Amino acid sequence: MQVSDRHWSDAVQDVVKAGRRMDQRGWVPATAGNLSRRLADGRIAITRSGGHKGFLTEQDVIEIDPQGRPLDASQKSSAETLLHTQLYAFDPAIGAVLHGHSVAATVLSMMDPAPAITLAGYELLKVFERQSTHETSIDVPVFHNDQDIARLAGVIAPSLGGMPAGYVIRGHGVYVWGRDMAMALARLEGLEFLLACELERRKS
Ligand SMILES: CSC[C@@H](O)[C@@H](O)C(=O)COP(=O)(O)O
Ligand SMILES: [Zn+2]
Repeated sequence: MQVSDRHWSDAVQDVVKAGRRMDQRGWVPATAGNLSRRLADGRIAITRSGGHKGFLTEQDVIEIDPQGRPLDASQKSSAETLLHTQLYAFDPAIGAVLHGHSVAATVLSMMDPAPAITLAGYELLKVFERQSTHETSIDVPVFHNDQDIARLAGVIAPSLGGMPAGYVIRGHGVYVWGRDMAMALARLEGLEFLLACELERRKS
């Protein structure tokens, strides 16, 4: 990054602010979660591995290439970098990717062994692309957790085309994306709200 690179600084600020927002909502406990933003020129700003995502500084956001290699080899990007670069490679329109560990995503995905969480009848489904009514349903795929991220990415890959609301990793958290950070945050907020509703509904 060049010192006076405004586009880079804007991307870093997007990541720092989104981390704070996710922390305020309780979605990035301890050192959980990771966030990234792709610039128009293709550079990717992503969180450094470890550290609290609610207290990010500019130095905690580092540059990687589309293959996920840090520009500065001495820096370690998120352990789940590949899940971000996989999405960017899949769809050139994606400009931001968010990953959080909410209670709702964690508990719901462990309560039910089904390969997807079905969200139906909710007004807020309209936050997702191509949804114009509550009279619909969306399947949020649930993938088994795996510490081998390359293997996990391989399992996720065939489903990438059909996930309007993102996906859940069982007992772990959600991945959500959007054309920019505002859109990714709106979708994350929508999905988390619906997962929380679904958890309440299934408990009662
Ligand atoms: C606190 S354990 C969470 C990690 O294993 C991982 O899932 C995570 O979300 C954060 O990893 P990170 O390498 O900081 O991006
Ligand atoms: Zn995680």
